Amino acid sequence: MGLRLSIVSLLFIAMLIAGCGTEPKERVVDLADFKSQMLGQHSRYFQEQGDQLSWQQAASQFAQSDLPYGHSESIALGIGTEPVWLHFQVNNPQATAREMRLAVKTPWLDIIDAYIVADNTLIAHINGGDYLPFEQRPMAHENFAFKYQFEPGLTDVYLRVESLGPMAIPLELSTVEQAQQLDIASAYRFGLLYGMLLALSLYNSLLYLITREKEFGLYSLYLAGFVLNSFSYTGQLHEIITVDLGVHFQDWLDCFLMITYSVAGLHFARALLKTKNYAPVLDRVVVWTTIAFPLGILLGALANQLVFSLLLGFMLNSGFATLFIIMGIRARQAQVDSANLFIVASVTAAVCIGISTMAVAGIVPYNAYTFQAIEVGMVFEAIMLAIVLAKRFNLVQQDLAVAEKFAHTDPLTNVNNRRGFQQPAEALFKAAVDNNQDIAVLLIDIDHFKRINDQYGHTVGDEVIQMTASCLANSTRKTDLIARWGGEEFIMLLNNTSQAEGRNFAERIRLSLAELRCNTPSGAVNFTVSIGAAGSNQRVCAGKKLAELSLPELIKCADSALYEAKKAGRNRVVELCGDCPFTEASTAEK
Ligand SMILES: Nc1nc2c(ncn2[C@@H]2O[C@H](COP(=O)(O)OP(=O)(O)OP(=O)(O)O)[C@@H](O)[C@H]2O)c(=O)[nH]1
Repeated sequence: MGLRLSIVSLLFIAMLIAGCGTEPKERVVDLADFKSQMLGQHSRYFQEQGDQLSWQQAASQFAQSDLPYGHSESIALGIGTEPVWLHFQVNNPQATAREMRLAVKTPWLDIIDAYIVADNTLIAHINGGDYLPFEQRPMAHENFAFKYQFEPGLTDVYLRVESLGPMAIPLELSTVEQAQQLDIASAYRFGLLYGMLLALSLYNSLLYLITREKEFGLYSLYLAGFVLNSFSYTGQLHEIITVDLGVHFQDWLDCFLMITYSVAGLHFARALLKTKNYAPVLDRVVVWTTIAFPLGILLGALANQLVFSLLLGFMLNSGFATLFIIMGIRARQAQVDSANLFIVASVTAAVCIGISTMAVAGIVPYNAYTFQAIEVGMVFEAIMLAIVLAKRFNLVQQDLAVAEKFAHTDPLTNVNNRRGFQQPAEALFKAAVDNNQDIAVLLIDIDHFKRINDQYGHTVGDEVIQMTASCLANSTRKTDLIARWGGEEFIMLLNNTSQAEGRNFAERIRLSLAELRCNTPSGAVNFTVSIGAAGSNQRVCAGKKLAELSLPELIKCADSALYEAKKAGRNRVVELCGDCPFTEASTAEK
């Protein structure tokens, strides 16, 4: 299983690398036969130094110097960078204007200015970015996007992007129809990935409410935190929470949501793998990581140092992925169940998170695959961890079933113990009263058992107890109940049986037990039992109607009868008679 999953992970990573594009032959974007294109490799760029430039100053800088083109689908320069200017050209070879949509496919960029220029004349200036309230943006879209009619011939587009967050600028130019199709496809993809994560989160929160097992609660928080973080940084959350809470509110929201899921995830892993039991130092490192980083980020927030806090956030996220793997390896060494599955899940997720983080930071090429790697990785991990949780739950259930069995069964004889007897006996007694039937109780005690122990040893004593239990169990009907009442004492509850029938039955088992021989090195050992019998005749017992009597009272009567049997010399059945004088039913001598 582990190997197969590793192969799938490797294939997925290979797919991501294959997704990184090659250089285009033509840098000018040609609208002939055009549907949609990412413009990273069609755009030149530079970072603004000093005062803010006008579009003309930027245009002359592009004209004068040999500035580089982007080397992947998106220009990505990391966090805390200066404002960036981009320039690309669009050629419309047709005789009529064509309407296109330009979109920047990340929502967190603060201020974006697009200048459309033809023949060195500014035709349009479109302004947007997440500093603008949603309704003031150029078009109702989660990202900066606008439609524009490109006239025949060459058009220059200049873009100025300013952001404190990660400077990744995935520009996409599409025909309006293609843009709609891309939006629909993206909505389906989004719905599928996040639907799965949300469903798992919801399901596990319900499991937590029912079972109160904290693993389920933390797992649910972990998934919900991830979904909220993604909703925030892909822009969905920004549509719900508008930006009028302040210019950098979205950036800070991204930053805090980013660490929420790391913190919940680490505590989930601690609880799931029970790290504290075998790796206390690692456990403390994890706990302190989840305290120190959020505190640092909070201090950054108080001092309004977004770049500092974002850096801490990125560090915690990469540290979180690494800690997950280390915890998995330690769990494997400590032979924790499902540690292998946990490692496969966390390694795959870590690789995917790393790819997305590096794509945004500009370290690996930014494209649709590298940008969305984190989501695919998370869904994969979420499914794997759900399997681990289900397996864990199953094991707990099995343990509970075993514990339940031992709580009710005597391990020496395999018959009920007192606890196992109590509840079904009460039910049987109540049924007898309700159905107007007689019921009888026998208490059976091995005679001079101490002597057997003393003379032959406890092992022989145990064997005698076991022989007695199997003989009693073999003599009863399915509807009767038998239990080990104490050391060498047994109880039987005989369903639909009068005291007289019970007494006869007791006599039969007394004789059968007396026939048994327990083989020991010093010869065969035989033993006898005394039995106290109590029950109802015609639904009347000890002068009372059965309905007015309780089971403990009936057992007490049998116990008194047993006492009488012992007093009268043992190896006999004594039955309850009248209001509680006792009648000896039989003795060995008879
Ligand atoms: N081998 C063995 N001995 C047990 C077990 N449970 C209780 N005993 C012993 O059973 C003995 C019971 O002794 P007593 O209560 O004096 O009863 P007795 O010797 O059978 O005498 P009477 O009941 O009066 O005939 C004690 O010595 C206990 O230690 C057990 O599971 N295995």
